[in-house]
Amino acid sequence: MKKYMSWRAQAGRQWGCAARRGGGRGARDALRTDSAGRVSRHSSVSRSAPSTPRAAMTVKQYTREEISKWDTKKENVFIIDNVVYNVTEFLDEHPGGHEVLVNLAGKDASEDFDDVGHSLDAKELMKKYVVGELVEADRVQLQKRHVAWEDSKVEGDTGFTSSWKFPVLLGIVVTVLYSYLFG
Ligand code: HEM
Repeated sequence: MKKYMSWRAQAGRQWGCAARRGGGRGARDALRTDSAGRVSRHSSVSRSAPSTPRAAMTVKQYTREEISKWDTKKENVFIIDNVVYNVTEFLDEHPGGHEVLVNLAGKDASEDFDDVGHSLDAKELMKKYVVGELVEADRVQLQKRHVAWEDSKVEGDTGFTSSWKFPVLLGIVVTVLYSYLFG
């Protein structure tokens, strides 16, 4: 089903520092996904100084196969939108319950996660549990719906009704009609 997505991809959605669980530089780092679902970490310090080359750290990459073979009895790892999460320490705190997460261990939980309609707070919280991303070959394209909409919009822009000629012509017709009727 849907990818809201947005989330994030084209809007330059940012992820908090999570690969280094529990802190590190916290809010000063962000994991970012681009439209292809690639994740990179950028420092907010370099963001404020655009002339300085960004120090993008490499995020650990996993294959879908690795995730599916993970020892889920020890650790609860799953994928949401090409990003890999380890929620082992979150199981008992999850407001939606422990079981729903356990059942998704080793799987791609993107649709299940979206279907619940998690809040922005939940999406903020999940950054804490990021441990990596999928290798490029295993990623899915995010925001398909959005891209399709943009494509059709571009096509529409080349049409007569969306060009400047349409309102101008309409104005002329209305003016002529008005002066013919009331002039
Ligand atoms: C790192 C991943 C996740 C985080 C941080 C997270 C966090 C949360 C939070 C904070 C809530 C409370 C409601 C809200 O704020 O939206 C919630 C509710 C819930 N979550 Fe998750 N969640 C995660 C993954 C998942 C996944 C993969 C599923 C799979 C279906 C799921 C199912 C649910 C359900 C069923 C609820 C209860 C919704 C309700 O009572 O209306 N969650 N989650």
